[in-house]
Amino acid sequence: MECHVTAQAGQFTVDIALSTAAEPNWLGIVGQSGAGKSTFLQALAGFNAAANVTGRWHDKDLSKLDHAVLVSAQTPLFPALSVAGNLELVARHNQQLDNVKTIVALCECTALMSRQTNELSGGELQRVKLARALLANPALLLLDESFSAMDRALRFGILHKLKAYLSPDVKVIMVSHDINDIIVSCDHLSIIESGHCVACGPLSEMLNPARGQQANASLPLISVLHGEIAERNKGISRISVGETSVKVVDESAIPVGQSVRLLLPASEVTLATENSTALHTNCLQGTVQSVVPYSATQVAVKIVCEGQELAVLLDNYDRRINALQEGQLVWAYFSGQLTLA
Ligand SMILES: Nc1ncnc2c1ncn2[C@@H]1O[C@H](COP(=O)(O)OP(=O)(O)OP(=O)(O)O)[C@@H](O)[C@H]1O
Repeated sequence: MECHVTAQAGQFTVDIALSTAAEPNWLGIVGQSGAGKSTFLQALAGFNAAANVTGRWHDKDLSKLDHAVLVSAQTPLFPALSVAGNLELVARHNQQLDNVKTIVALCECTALMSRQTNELSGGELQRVKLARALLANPALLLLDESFSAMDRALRFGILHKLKAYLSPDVKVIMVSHDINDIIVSCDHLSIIESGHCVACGPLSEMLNPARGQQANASLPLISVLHGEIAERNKGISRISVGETSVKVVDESAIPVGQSVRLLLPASEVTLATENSTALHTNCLQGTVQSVVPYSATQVAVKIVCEGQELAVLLDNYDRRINALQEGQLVWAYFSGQLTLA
């Protein structure tokens, strides 16, 4: 994928060049407030006539894309129409009437159809806007903080269904201040600073502790473990990860037996060099793969557990750091209050 956008928002200039070796399906964008993320999406959506957009994504010429659909606070619904009226208008225009029921259910809008748009809560409004965008049959779906007003269970539930629903031909760019949204959905990640892209690549590489020295304040170090929901009981799920399993608080509606991703912030994992009966709920045995400086005060230890990479942050003064060697057996402890998606 290659993409270059230049645009002006008042005195602010955006000059964002993104390039990835592999073709992303879902590209996440993070950056501090005022970095130019919305200006970038608005240019891609064709909202800024003076912007210049060039590039390609798979077989799509981004400069000629007439089916880029933006979901943001700046894309209002028709206030004179009900939710149903708004959705049917777009569905009819795009020959999508047959898909209304499915998309309304996907976006959890079934109970909202008869409501007036000025009666909706922030999260309800976001769900209706997402439904409207899907009914516009987008080739490029641009999500600008489109889930920010929804609670975690709802947003991860909808994201999960959305990923299953969209055909691989539909490309998605998601801007979010919540890194969890991006980690559960995106395969690539870009960091925007002061109107420029400062880093872009596969999510796994961007979250790798080896790139910690260039880490951006908006990008914490988080590992993603892949597993499967083995059982759920009273809001606690047992997730099998390779030969072992961990227990987590589970607010999701993801069915038992399905593959899931478990997000582990490195700062919440404790490392032990001996097996102990710690108070933490979960323990994974692994081997040290690398120990790299992460920040002025922290070192990142990358370990491999059940064939998967897991990062742990240790403070510089931790005396265990000098004793850690590649291949050494270690135990990673963490609580069950983790994000599941
Ligand atoms: N219509 C406008 N007129 C003047 N300046 C603007 C306009 N729109 C945006 N800006 C400025 O351009 C800069 C980038 O804004 P933008 O909305 O793209 O940032 P952002 O990264 O999306 O921020 P946030 O995370 O807060 O939504 C900001 O300094 C903003 O004040």
